[in-house]
Amino acid sequence: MYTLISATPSPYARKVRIALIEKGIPFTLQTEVPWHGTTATPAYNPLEKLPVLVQPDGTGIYESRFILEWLEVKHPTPRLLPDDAEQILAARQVEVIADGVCDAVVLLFFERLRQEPSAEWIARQRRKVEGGVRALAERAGDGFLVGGRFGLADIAAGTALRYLAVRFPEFDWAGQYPSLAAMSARLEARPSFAATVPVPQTITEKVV
Ligand SMILES: N[C@@H](CCC(=O)N[C@@H](CS(=O)(=O)O)C(=O)NCC(=O)O)C(=O)O
Repeated sequence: MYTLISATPSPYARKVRIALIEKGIPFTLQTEVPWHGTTATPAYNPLEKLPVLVQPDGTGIYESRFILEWLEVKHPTPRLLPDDAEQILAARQVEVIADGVCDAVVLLFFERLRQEPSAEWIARQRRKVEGGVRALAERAGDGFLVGGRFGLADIAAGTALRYLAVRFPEFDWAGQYPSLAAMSARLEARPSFAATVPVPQTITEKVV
């Protein structure tokens, strides 16, 4: 059986958890604080990040986008990518935007932990979050994001949006983009989303 090394707030790990549940793949969840010295990530990932999908033989698959690609190859049904090549590219573009929003939120979060946070750096990350959410809003309609069925784009966009509530609650994206808020609510109603709602974690070791 697979083991997924995860963290309670992680949007990247949530993408993988949702994909595993949607595909009906059993797995053991190993929840960690990747910022603590006790994390297992270095044993599987030279980049020392989670999520890591640990195979029964102990091999670690890492980087959420690659884990999702790997799952699509190893467990192709139900398919989480569109059938059409252009639509696959569109879904991956959404994942790039969604992951980029999460990346900026992580940088924002840790900048705020510094003794003297840089206002310029925070402003730069906020712009990236706001720009990325705007790009998602431009794609949101009254159904799934790409190809008329649930898939990678919805997983990536949905996890990024819900992550904002955990780490960047002052950004009222739902009020600014009602279509995006409605899409998020539809996705969060899915059992795979309901089973993986992100919550903050307490980091007790000095990180920055
Ligand atoms: N691009 C990576 C990002 C993963 C990532 O940043 N993980 C964080 C945890 S979380 O932000 O997702 O909660 C981590 O392990 N950070 C530890 C470190 O960067 O040393 C992915 O998509 O998997």
